[in-house]
Amino acid sequence: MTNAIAVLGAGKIGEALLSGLLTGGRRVDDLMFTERHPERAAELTTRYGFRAVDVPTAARAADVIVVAVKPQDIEPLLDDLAPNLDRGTLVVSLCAGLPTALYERRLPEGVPVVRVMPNTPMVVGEAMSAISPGRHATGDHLSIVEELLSVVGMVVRVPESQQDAVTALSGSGPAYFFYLVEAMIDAGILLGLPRAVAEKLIIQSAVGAATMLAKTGEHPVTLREAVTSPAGTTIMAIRELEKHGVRAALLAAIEAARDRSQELGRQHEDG
Ligand SMILES: NC(=O)C1=CN([C@@H]2O[C@H](COP(=O)(O)OP(=O)(O)OC[C@H]3O[C@@H](n4cnc5c(N)ncnc54)[C@H](OP(=O)(O)O)[C@@H]3O)[C@@H](O)[C@H]2O)C=CC1
Ligand SMILES: O=C(O)[C@@H]1CCC=N1
Repeated sequence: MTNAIAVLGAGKIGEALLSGLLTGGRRVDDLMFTERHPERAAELTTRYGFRAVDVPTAARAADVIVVAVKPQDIEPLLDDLAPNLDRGTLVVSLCAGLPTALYERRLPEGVPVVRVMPNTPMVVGEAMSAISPGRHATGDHLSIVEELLSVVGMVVRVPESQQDAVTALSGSGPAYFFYLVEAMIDAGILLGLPRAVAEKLIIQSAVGAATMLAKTGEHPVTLREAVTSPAGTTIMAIRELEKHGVRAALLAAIEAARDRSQELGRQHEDG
């Protein structure tokens, strides 16, 4: 088991990872982070006991460095990290779009890099994370990352060439489900239900549907057909969804997210 882990940029995803590792049995003394704002650092130290450090300390003390800043903030962070990093330290990037080649160009020769696309259900131990090795990452490095992330959800290995698509599907995916739930609650309001009732009905329906998908092994089409009675209510709703192009909208939306992930990577091609 790796010992010390440092998260550079403890925002939403960084905090979710650190708190999940703590819950999963990691020693608090082995978990550290860097943050831009002292108030945010103090908040995390008070809430969990994690140690706030600077980049040189993180680079010296950690076996695994997890980069969790926004892709737009990567350049100054790599400037700080490069002169301090030991070539044996494993670097794990959670950043959308950023290729392992960017890290390999900017960090000491031979540093192993693993690219990960997680998602926010990490907060409740239900993340979906996809991991890909960079040029110097071995099977052992992938196993280390798998072990780390399996504490906060499921992990799959994918070739790095698929990471932009993964980002569009599961990285952003929770947002699409939240959007759908939000719209369905609005529909309840339109039909005159109290908001609290509409919320309860839709959230439990979402939990039930997700659990059926995860546990029955049935295809989503089979599950949907089981709800759709001849000349019943559901088919009337499905006709409207098709008429309004919801399926085509999802295809276009996810393609746009994939394109944006590729673009974020290209923005750092010369870095
Ligand atoms: N949110 C999500 O659903 C997912 C996000 N990701 C990826 O994870 C990464 C983080 O996303 P998210 O957690 O949402 O973003 P956040 O903005 O919540 O977290 C990033 C944090 O890093 C801080 N920061 C920025 N630069 C530095 C620096 N040089 N040193 C220390 N801290 C710094 C930011 O401070 P400040 O507030 O000042 O900006 C912020 O607190 C992104 O690259 C994103 O693509 C991946 C999968 C899902
Ligand atoms: O919207 C984003 O860019 C990040 C990456 C995946 C989910 N959130």
